[in-house]
Amino acid sequence: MSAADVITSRVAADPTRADAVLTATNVSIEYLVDPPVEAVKNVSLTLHRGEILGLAGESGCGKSTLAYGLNRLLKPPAMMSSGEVTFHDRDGRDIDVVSLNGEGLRAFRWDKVSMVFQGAMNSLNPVLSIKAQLDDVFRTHRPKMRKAERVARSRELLDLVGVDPDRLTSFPHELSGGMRQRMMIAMALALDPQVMIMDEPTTALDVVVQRGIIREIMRLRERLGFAVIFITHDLPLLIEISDRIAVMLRGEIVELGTADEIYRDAQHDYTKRLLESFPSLRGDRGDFIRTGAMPVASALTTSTEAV
Ligand SMILES: Nc1ncnc2c1ncn2[C@@H]1O[C@H](COP(=O)(O)OP(=O)(O)OP(=O)(O)O)[C@@H](O)[C@H]1O
Repeated sequence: MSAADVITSRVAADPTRADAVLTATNVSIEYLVDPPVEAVKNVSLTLHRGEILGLAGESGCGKSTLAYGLNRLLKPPAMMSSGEVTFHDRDGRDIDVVSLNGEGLRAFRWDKVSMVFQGAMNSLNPVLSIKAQLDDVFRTHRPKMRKAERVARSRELLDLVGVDPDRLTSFPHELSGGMRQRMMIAMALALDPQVMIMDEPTTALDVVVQRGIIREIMRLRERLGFAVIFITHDLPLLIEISDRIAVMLRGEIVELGTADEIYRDAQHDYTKRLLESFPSLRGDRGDFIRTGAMPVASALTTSTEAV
């Protein structure tokens, strides 16, 4: 990616210029256990088209619960006790996510907003080939697609995520952890979603593989224009890749700003403490992933097939 591309992408993702794709207003989520846990408290945020919004905060602060709530994936005992979530479709329609059910909800998930979660690579079906699993997504959501189109699109998706399309006929156990996670990203991309929620998508992988995959996600975002909510406790990574970062503490968003604001001028004490807890936070953000300036170890992963 050239420096010009980086500048263009930052302008495109500038929240003051871009339209909203997902808006959450006063969302509260509880776990109805004894005593009840208020996991998300009165959270409001707007995700803009094409932007990467990082969600940071220590373990247990409510990041995953919020993400599941935004995509209507909460299961009992979790319950959204109040709030609104609106998806602003690219065709101009607003979808009230909270009131979706049945067919409407099924069509919304994966199609409009898809999710890649921690350890997702282990949720591939072990007895089906990658081809069969991708085919399943298309047959369910795009019933009019012909077989040849489904295969062509599946090959294209593998290529997009940096995996040799000939791997389509592989079974999950024949693939490395990194490749399986790339397959999950391919599946999440299959229906051309406008938002991808990524909950610790690379945490289970080693650092070099993580870097390769994150860079791939950044490239895909540039190319396909989806917005990302990227959840991780890895604040240095978020500073590098995000347009804006929301910091969560005990279920609340306590600070929200551009990555530069968070890095250079954090306001909330908790954000400052979080920054201080990463001694590795040095130098200009974005050197590595945004500009493609790669340390030698990471460069190795792009010279061969994805690991
Ligand atoms: N099934 C459950 N029943 C009761 N409480 C739960 C349940 N799942 C999560 N919680 C509680 O909700 C709060 C938020 O949890 P959540 O998993 O959303 O946090 P998180 O920030 O994503 O943490 P992590 O980074 O460890 O995944 C925590 O206090 C957690 O203990």
